[in-house]
Amino acid sequence: MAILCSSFCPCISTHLRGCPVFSRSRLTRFSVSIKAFSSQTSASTTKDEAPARVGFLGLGIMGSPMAQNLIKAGCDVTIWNRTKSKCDPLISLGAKYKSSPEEVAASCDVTFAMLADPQSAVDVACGEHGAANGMSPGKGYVDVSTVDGATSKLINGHIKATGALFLEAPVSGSKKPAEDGQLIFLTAGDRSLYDTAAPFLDIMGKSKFYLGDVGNGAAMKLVVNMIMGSMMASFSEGLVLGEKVGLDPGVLVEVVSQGAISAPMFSMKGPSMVQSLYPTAFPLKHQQKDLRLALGLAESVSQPTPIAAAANELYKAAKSRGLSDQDFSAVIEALKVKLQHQT
Ligand SMILES: NC(=O)C1=CN([C@@H]2O[C@H](COP(=O)(O)OP(=O)(O)OC[C@H]3O[C@@H](n4cnc5c(N)ncnc54)[C@H](OP(=O)(O)O)[C@@H]3O)[C@@H](O)[C@H]2O)C=CC1
Ligand SMILES: O=CCCC(=O)O
Repeated sequence: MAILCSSFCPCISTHLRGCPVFSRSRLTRFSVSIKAFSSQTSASTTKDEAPARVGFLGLGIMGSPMAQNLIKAGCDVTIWNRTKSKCDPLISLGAKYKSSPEEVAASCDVTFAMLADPQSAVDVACGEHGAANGMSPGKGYVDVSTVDGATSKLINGHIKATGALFLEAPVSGSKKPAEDGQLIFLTAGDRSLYDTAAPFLDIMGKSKFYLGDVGNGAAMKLVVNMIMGSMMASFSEGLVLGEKVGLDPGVLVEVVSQGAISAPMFSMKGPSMVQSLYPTAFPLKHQQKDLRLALGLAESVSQPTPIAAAANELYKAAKSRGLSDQDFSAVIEALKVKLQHQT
């Protein structure tokens, strides 16, 4: 598996109005390297080179700030979202709007998609008026949604059949890193599209990994989120048990944050969890989706994952308690309910 990590390039981060470093003629020449991009300056852009046109489909918690960062960097951005009203703030910032994924893809050089789950990613890419209908040779489709490898390969097939290029690029990092342009991209697919899309990934993220064939990015993302979901379930158990035996949960969070098991996630989410507050950054329904997909991945290679399987049951219980749209840290509520039944 080929792995490449390229960290944030200050040259690329220079947010120049009109994005002169990302010219359309360069985008359609899919052999451009990261080095070539990063060494270009606005002075090297000739008059006949129009700015690259970037599409963005799916403007939820993650897609909106990601697209916003592209607009603020001066890119020529065209957007679409199923619920049109979510486009309005970005249109105010200068984005163009098209009424279908197909129209966005037809009018853009590179189109990004940030959809909820496998079904919506397939619908938007391959459905009626989906992006694939607007793709053609010289264009690229970058799916940054979290899906399983089979879904990613299905979308890859539809996009490649048009002569366009495909890259899967799910992200690590949540709402705040998306707002701050600090995401981590886990990419796989057409290497030349990776090179072409790199300047845009560098606007939205702090690092990027190229992992080889389509499916490897999805697998990396699912393994990472499987670990995360289990960690949050375990942390929740500790908080609930600690409180039940009379420990101050605030002190417990502090002790955890100073020791070997400290993690930014515990320090960031712990204080609000102690107050039973779950402001949504990563919706619980998406964490359960990722555990479900990770368990499918494990099943496909007969790998036992008993801890993730137990965690998944807890997230399912939380969903059935109406917590789907709360932050995934609300999984702790499923444990509180269980304890009440036991006493
Ligand atoms: N939130 C987070 O911290 C992170 C999330 N992710 C992943 O990124 C993806 C997006 O997450 P997030 O932004 O949080 O999710 P949201 O639920 O906020 O947004 C989901 C997006 O998908 C769209 N959508 C849902 N169903 C359909 C459909 N059937 N057809 C067309 N569009 C649809 C929604 O449109 P509409 O507005 O109309 O509902 C919305 O634009 C998910 O795969 C998630 O797992 C990855 C890293 C972090
Ligand atoms: O998929 C969501 C990941 C959230 C995070 O990495 O903080």
